[in-house]
Amino acid sequence: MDLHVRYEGDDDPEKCTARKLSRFDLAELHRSDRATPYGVVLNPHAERALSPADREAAERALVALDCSWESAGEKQFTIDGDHRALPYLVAANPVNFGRPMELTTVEAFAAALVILGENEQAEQILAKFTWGETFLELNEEPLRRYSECADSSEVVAIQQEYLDR
Ligand SMILES: C[S@@+](CC[C@H](N)C(=O)[O-])C[C@H]1O[C@@H](n2cnc3c(N)ncnc32)[C@H](O)[C@@H]1O
Repeated sequence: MDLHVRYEGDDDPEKCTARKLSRFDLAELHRSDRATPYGVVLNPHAERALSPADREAAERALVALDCSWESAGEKQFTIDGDHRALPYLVAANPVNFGRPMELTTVEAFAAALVILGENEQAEQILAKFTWGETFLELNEEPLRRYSECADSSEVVAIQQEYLDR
């Protein structure tokens, strides 16, 4: 699956996971919305949760917006595409370890890839980060269950179980 990043460039370039993926040719960076291909956009503010039903659309492109969390408000997500939020998962990166929902770009891509059935590619991109494997370990059960859902409403029902715990 082709990974594309609308790259804002307002975060620490040394820690930016999207830049690292691009250095290894694992994702392509785009400096404007117009240059970013149409596809499934990973957007934490989206109304609909990502599910295996989005696979066909994501085959065109899987897109993330790499910017700082301070500037990642709803209005920032102006990219054209099918916007989807990831369901409940926890971060493994050192900045937000253990916190739900605020994932780095590589974690968001990896989660989406597992939900869409592309486990090998998820492992491949996470392998570039020392904490990458931990992300899959921490989220093994929810990711497996989300990937077995038929659609977004099933994903949301499973997410509710984790939120109620
Ligand atoms: C705000 S940026 C921060 C990136 C960070 N600077 C880095 O180096 O990875 C993270 C991006 O990953 C995606 N993302 C993260 N958490 C998400 C979630 N819960 N649902 C959907 N997309 C998410 C979004 O595209 C979001 O803009």
